[in-house]
Amino acid sequence: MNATSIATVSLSGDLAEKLQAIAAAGYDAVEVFENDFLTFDGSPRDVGKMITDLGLTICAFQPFRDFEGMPEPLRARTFARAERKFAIMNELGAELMLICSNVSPQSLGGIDRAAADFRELGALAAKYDVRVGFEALAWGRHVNDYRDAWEIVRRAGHERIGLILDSFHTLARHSPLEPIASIPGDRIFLVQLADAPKLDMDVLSWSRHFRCFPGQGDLAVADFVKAVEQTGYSGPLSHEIFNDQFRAGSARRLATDGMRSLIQLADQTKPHLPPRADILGVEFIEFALDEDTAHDLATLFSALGFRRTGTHRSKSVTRWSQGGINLVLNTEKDGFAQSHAIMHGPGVCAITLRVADVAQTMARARALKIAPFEQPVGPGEMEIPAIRGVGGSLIYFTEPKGSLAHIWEADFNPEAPTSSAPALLDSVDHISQSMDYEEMLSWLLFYTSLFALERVPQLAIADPAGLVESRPIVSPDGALRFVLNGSQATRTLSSRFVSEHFGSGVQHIAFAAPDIFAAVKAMRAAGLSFLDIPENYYEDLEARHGLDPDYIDALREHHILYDRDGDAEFLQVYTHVFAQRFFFEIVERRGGYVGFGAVNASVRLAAQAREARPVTMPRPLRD
Ligand SMILES: O=C(O)c1ccc(O)c(O)c1
Ligand SMILES: [Mg+2]
Repeated sequence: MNATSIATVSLSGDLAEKLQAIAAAGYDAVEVFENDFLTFDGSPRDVGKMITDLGLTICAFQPFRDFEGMPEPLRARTFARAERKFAIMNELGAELMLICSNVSPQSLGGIDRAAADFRELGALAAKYDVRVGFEALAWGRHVNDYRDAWEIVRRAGHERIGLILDSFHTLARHSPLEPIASIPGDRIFLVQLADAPKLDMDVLSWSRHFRCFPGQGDLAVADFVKAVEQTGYSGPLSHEIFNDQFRAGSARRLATDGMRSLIQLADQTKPHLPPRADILGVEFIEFALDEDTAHDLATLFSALGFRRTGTHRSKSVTRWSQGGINLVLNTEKDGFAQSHAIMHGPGVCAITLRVADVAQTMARARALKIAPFEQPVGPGEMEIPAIRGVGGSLIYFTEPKGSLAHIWEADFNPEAPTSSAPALLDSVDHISQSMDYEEMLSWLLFYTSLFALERVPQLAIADPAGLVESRPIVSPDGALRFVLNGSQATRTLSSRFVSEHFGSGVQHIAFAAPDIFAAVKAMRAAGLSFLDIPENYYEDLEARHGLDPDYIDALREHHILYDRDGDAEFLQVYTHVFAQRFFFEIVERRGGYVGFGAVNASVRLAAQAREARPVTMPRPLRD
């Protein structure tokens, strides 16, 4: 097992805060970024001591820029600068300097010139008992491919001079991975890891702003690590992440994400953990709220076609069902649900997922440093294993075998349904959660490292008050989909959800209807009304898709939004927002439609924004 490390540049805070977060997350080592050191008010010895006191080692001091290929007199000055840094490294207790390839317009090319510079630097490094690693930046002026950097290191022929590999520079340039395997492992002094989303932009800006932890982006980092393993390299694997969200986020959370990413990566290259859990379905969704609000929500459930099917044996908790959907209303006066309601207002406090093997899922969660949640259970009640999810909510697990297949019988007195009408809705199609924009990559990693969920490309959706980023993650067979939403604009629906309700959580739940027109009709007959959609939308729909005017009339009449992708069709309708907190969506997928009606999202957000604000008519300006 390689030692684990992270570059201080990856996290927010001052050097002390960064190091504490890194140690708390369980890393073995750090790369000290020179800027974090320069801006810190403490001597090199103090910094070195702070690092060792935290149980960490320094695996690199970096970056040293614009070294190789300089013409005189710059060359002499560059060597003098390097010597100064070697002296500081001695004080710090850093043994490896990272030199990234020269970007200076004054630098000269030529592999032998660069090799000669490094050979001479090797002799100087020996005087200070330090080593130097050379890394090809993807935008280096003369050296921008690891194969050239390796050729320079090889020709330098000095034991103090070695190679540094960085997954980002290698994968961003599509350099082949096979040649890595023929580099001797002991000539590689450090391996840096970063992922990134696929973006069509210049590689420098991409690297400086959009790197992320492996598993959060689209690069083949696991293949890169497999190639490195073939060399016999036994040094640290070190995260080096330049990312605007990371710089703004919580250092503790991000350091934990980093460890989770490394654990998942090790499992990808050499599987040893229980596999990612397949989500078989949603067992139930639990709402925590006070009694008055619960009464209103129960009325809404009834209008949506749900029937009360059980009451908890000992708690103030009821079960509502239809098709394969179970909702739970919890109005207990103490316990987890109550504290959730106090903290966040009425809303979803827990989601229960059916998985094939709960023990294995919990074991994988523990291995990934996902905290289990335990609370006292009443006598004779079932203990349902749980973990902490988004915004302090819970994710419980049930399974189709053993006692966890019988939670309803164990904890609930069944109630005979009052109606035998056929179900209007048959399953949970997706669950949409809003969160701080900075947290989106954290929860993406959380979900996709624990569950067999796949990422769908992120979309930017226009809310009247700004852009909302929306990231779906879906199970391959469509059994469940999550949508993570976050916005940097403070007044979008998504941001206000987070700021006005003290944190992230479920903003909406979409149910699948076998026949959306029949469902909406029955719900309206039961007194429910749906979000108003402007006439302009239906006009455009007609123009865009050439739909039959009668069909458009039916969509308009039922407030249904429409999308088409090839032969696949999607129909969706929204309830009004409940208690200013959450809402429901009803969808019908036809012909294998896989999206979420993204083209309709801004229409929906504008309609919700209109409903959320008192109507004001424009007034003439006065002079
Ligand atoms: O963006 C940079 O300059 C930079 C510096 C040091 C590195 O190791 C790196 O990968 C990039
Ligand atoms: Mg690097």
